[in-house]
Amino acid sequence: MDSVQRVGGDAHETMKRLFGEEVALKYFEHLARPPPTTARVNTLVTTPEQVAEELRALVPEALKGSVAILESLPDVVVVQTLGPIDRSSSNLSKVWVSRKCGEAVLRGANIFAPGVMAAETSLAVGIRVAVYADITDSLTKGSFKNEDNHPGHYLGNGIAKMDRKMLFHTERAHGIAIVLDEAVFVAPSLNGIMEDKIYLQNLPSAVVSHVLDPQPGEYVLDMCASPGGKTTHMAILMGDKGRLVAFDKGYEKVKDIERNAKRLGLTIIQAHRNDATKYRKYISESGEVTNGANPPMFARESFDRILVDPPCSALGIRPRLEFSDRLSTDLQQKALFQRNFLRAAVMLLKPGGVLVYSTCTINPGENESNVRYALDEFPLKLEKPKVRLGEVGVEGMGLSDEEREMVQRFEPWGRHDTPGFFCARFRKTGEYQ
Ligand SMILES: C[S@@+](CC[C@H](N)C(=O)[O-])C[C@H]1O[C@@H](n2cnc3c(N)ncnc32)[C@H](O)[C@@H]1O
Repeated sequence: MDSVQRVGGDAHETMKRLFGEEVALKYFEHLARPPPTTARVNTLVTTPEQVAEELRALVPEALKGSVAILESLPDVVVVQTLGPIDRSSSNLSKVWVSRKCGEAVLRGANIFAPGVMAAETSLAVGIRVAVYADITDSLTKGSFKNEDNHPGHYLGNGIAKMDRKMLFHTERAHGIAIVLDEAVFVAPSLNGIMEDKIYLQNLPSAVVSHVLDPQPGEYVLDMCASPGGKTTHMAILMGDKGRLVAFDKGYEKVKDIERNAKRLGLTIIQAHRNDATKYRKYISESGEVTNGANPPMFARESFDRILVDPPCSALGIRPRLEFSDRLSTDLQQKALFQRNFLRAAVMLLKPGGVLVYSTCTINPGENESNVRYALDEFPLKLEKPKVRLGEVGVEGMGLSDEEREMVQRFEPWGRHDTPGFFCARFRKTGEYQ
């Protein structure tokens, strides 16, 4: 179809140059495909069996048989995604939704009025339409697109519930705009359901807290915590006993952590707005002084376990319908920036404590290379994780074969059909001043 644009645009060439043709091809083949939906269970209030049963009752008929507890990670319930299903969009009136809306639709969301950007003049209530995501993010709300040549990513066909007037000339139009009954990918829409019982989390992210393995009663830090996916998981693994400190940079980000902790009924999480890289501002030489301090102060070498899940190039995220053309400079900058979090973590971690480093990218510079950096720079050694679902680390980035086997790497084309991800577990072997 001539109006379908290849997701990634010019970034194909950059990816080839950076990672080689084979990786670039596999990468873009999987980028716009949604992985299976995974729900992590709040085992403090329910069981995976109960969640699986409730989900079977909620998901579309075609997906019921695929709901299962993951054998390799028993606090995760998985619902498979069907697709791509061959649909024909010929002769249908076209509608364009925003790129973000398109990505949500690939994960099973409905199409609501605010997400619709443009539609042909033929749009009327009740007609069948073909829906495209505007991967260029260039359409202005309410545009007419009769020329049939605006590039888009095809999402499927559906029935229009609103016309142009209802969509574009009604202040704050809301509600379902199109029922996508012939989606290219069929995924369950689980947002907002079973709120106290599940947290929607990609499979590799649900592995991370098991790798950290925090114990009840311990003193644990999550340095880049918002919206709190891994923090809430840690609190659950700790039986909601102990102290769990969570940092993030923005005010709203901290509110998100608090909201998620509250909805899951967790009480041990103390979230702070804090730039984790500026450790001189929040590490107290005289001991811990958190009460009333702004920013709060923490004692050097005091935490039993620390997670560093820093901002990264996010090359692992899927489905994804856009790509930054600043890719190559971003990759280098991110890798260097992440080292600041590692340094701060080593200063805060007890000798003998556990540090886990994770990213949602496939970029070896932010993954294996930063592990090498950490091993060379700090008193740290790699450890075999208790839970291992990923593959070994890549060659040629400074890790020995034995070290590559201790880290885990998830690739979007890997056997678990997950987003791309990386995770390594270290033990601190001595003091660090
Ligand atoms: C990969 S996300 C964390 C996801 C989170 N761990 C989870 O599982 O829900 C990275 C986070 O780092 C935060 N961040 C960025 N710079 C930071 C800084 N200097 N200090 C603390 N947090 C920072 C971002 O706001 C973002 O929420």
